[in-house]
Amino acid sequence: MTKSLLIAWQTANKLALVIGGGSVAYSRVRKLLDAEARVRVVSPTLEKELSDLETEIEYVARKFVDSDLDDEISMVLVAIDDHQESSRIYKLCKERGVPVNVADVPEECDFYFGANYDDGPLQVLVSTNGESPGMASYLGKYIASHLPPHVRETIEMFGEMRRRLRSRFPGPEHSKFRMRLMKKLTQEYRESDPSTVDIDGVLDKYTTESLNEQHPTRP
Ligand SMILES: C[C@@]1(CC(=O)O)c2cc3[nH]c(cc4nc(cc5[nH]c(cc(n2)[C@H]1CCC(=O)O)[C@@](C)(CC(=O)O)[C@@H]5CCC(=O)O)C(CC(=O)O)=C4CCC(=O)O)c(CCC(=O)O)c3CC(=O)O
Ligand SMILES: NC(=O)C1=CN([C@@H]2O[C@H](COP(=O)(O)OP(=O)(O)OC[C@H]3O[C@@H](n4cnc5c(N)ncnc54)[C@H](O)[C@@H]3O)[C@@H](O)[C@H]2O)C=CC1
Repeated sequence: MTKSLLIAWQTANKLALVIGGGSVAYSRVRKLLDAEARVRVVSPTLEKELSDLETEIEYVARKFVDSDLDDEISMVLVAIDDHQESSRIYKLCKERGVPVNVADVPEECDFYFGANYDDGPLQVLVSTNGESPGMASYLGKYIASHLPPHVRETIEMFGEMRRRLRSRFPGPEHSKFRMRLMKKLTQEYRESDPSTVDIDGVLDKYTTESLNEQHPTRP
């Protein structure tokens, strides 16, 4: 088992090529659309759930051909029931330096999918790095049911607080101050009910306190 680097890949408006039209392809397409990617599906057949998404994807109704890799493609996801062809596509992607995931061959994946939980800006991914996808699925649900209350609203509240702080103290010269303050405020309010937090009131109080700490007035 080799570890992965877990990073949050920004796929909005980037073109992803999905090869295959079965249930595995469908689960890939759903995740890609959620991440606002442009999705092109190449497959002679589409299962029902995927054909229901036809208005949201570009569908090419045939088998994969090598020239499908000619466009500027940010990633290729292979989900077909033909192992030899999967491996051949994998090698083509490697020649062209395109990141690729081959659903049925872990050794031929530049990246793995994981079990995801999403709630607004919060995204959780669980990976067992190919060891037990079934356990990844179970743990994703387990973690989702053990998150703190109103976590989404709390994250959104801090997002708003950061934006307002930034508009009060814009520019890189205030970066250290903003970071110090947000660190303190996150610790202070992360377990509060976000609907009771008056963002501007909090900023008024803490910015005054912090500025006084920085430049203490003489007695
Ligand atoms: C390597 C990887 C490559 C990749 O797909 O990126 C891969 C490979 C393979 N999976 C297989 C089987 C199953 N996959 C699932 C489910 C999921 N598989 C996912 C990811 C991954 N699967 C990557 C590693 C992720 C990791 O380890 O953390 C999830 C997490 C995400 C997703 O697919 O989007 C999604 C759950 C999503 C959710 O529920 O939230 C289930 C359970 C189920 O269907 O309920 C089973 C049956 C139970 C079992 O085997 O555990 C087989 C066939 C093995 C055989 O032939 O016996 C292979 C090929 C092989 O291993 O050779
Ligand atoms: N990573 C994972 O989590 C899992 C991976 N798998 C593997 O993923 C693969 C796909 O699984 P399913 O979606 O259930 O398969 P499926 O058999 O339902 O669908 C295969 C699809 O690929 C299309 N196809 C076949 N050859 C093609 C080609 N040359 N070019 C374009 N499209 C082609 C078919 O028309 C069909 O739409 C299988 O190899 C399976 O072993 C299966 C379960 C879980």
